[in-house]
Amino acid sequence: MLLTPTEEALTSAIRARIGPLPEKLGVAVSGGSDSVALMHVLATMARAEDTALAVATVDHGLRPESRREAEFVAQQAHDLGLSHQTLTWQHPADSGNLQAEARAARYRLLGDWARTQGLGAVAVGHTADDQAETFLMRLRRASGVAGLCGMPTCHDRDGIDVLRPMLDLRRSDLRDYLTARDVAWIEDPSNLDMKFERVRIRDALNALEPLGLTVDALTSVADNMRMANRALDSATRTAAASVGQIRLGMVVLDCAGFNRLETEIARRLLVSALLHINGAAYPPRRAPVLDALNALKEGRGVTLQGCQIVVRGGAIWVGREYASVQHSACALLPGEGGVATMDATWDAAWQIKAPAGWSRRVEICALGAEGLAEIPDWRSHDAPRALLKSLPGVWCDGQLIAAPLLQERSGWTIAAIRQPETWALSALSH
Ligand SMILES: Nc1ncnc2c1ncn2[C@@H]1O[C@H](COP(=O)(O)OP(=O)(O)OP(=O)(O)O)[C@@H](O)[C@H]1O
Repeated sequence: MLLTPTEEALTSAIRARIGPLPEKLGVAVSGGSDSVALMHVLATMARAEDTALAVATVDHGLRPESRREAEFVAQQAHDLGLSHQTLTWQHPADSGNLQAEARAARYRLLGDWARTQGLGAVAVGHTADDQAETFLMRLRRASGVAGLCGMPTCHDRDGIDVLRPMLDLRRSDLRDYLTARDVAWIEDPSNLDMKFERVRIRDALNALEPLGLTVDALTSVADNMRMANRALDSATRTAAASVGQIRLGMVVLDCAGFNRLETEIARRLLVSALLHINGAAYPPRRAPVLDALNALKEGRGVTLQGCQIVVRGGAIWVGREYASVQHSACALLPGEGGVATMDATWDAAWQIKAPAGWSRRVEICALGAEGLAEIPDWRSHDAPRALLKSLPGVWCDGQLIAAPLLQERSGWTIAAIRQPETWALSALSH
């Protein structure tokens, strides 16, 4: 046991994790012992700190008792003088991953609720036991350092802070606390259903405790991992600043510097480049990223998580994947930073700014060496005109527009502005 189950002990463990309560706080209460205990302790703390505390229960509608359970929580919240709302989920037909979908829907509903109520954060009732179980589940999936950190105390989920104030507390302590106060809770039958991984892991954890693989031991490893993860994150940021830059909506990594990085830092840097470009919520798995690193070292391009990564002109270019434009000499990029797939060198770039009414910047980038040779005078101010004529087309807002047509339509005059490394074409309308 980490603490004795007095309210003071629980309060100080919570305060040590999250500090003072925000002005308006939500608490997600399923009716299980952990979140019921959290609601009771937070109610006392909120009174002392003048915090407005609101309670929500998500009715997933997956078990016949779920409505009654939400009413049970509502009654307890009412007795504590707290507002309560039941959020219902219209669940889809079972896709085989209903548990994961229910969890995602729960956070979405809680986020929407928090936003409409103007809450600064939503607290959930995860305990040290949950943390140890999560650690073992990630261990089973051979996770890396980031995965073995377990759940953070605070993280942003769709713009709402999710707080886990009870990660230092044991489930048994919380149950003792509730029992001592004669407060009831609901035993969810699915917490005993061995078809769920978490339940099997919980069972295994009970068997491991006598061998010294205790909740305390596992959560301290997770804490150590969190420290190591922070150090790796910081090293990755330093590496990004020294070998990376954003150019033409793409992430560009200097090959020489990138190849000198430790594999784990290079992996993290590539993952953060991918996430920057594709905006995905989750990183790709380790194995394909490590394969991509090997390919890039050999100068081969790869496609990963909707991004195209190419090695050109001593740099690794990470951009969105677009259908290839069939032209031997040039590559066209939409404003958001796509990479065309033809063979091109990436040491020259042109930009066209769209006139009013065009929602995005159009960019044309990277004439291949052969292409440049085809336009004899490409460094002169006339070259852009010749270039535009030679292009097969320009992408804008997902539409391929033939270059001559583009000129005709807009009546642009093209002015070339020389920059140290790139050429920019400003399309001056009319
Ligand atoms: N249906 C729900 N409605 C509101 N909050 C929920 C719901 N299910 C889970 N939560 C929140 O997420 C936390 C962790 O979820 P988990 O599934 O581990 O909890 P539980 O076993 O249902 O209940 P508890 O953690 O309260 O004992 C809960 O402590 C609670 O704060």
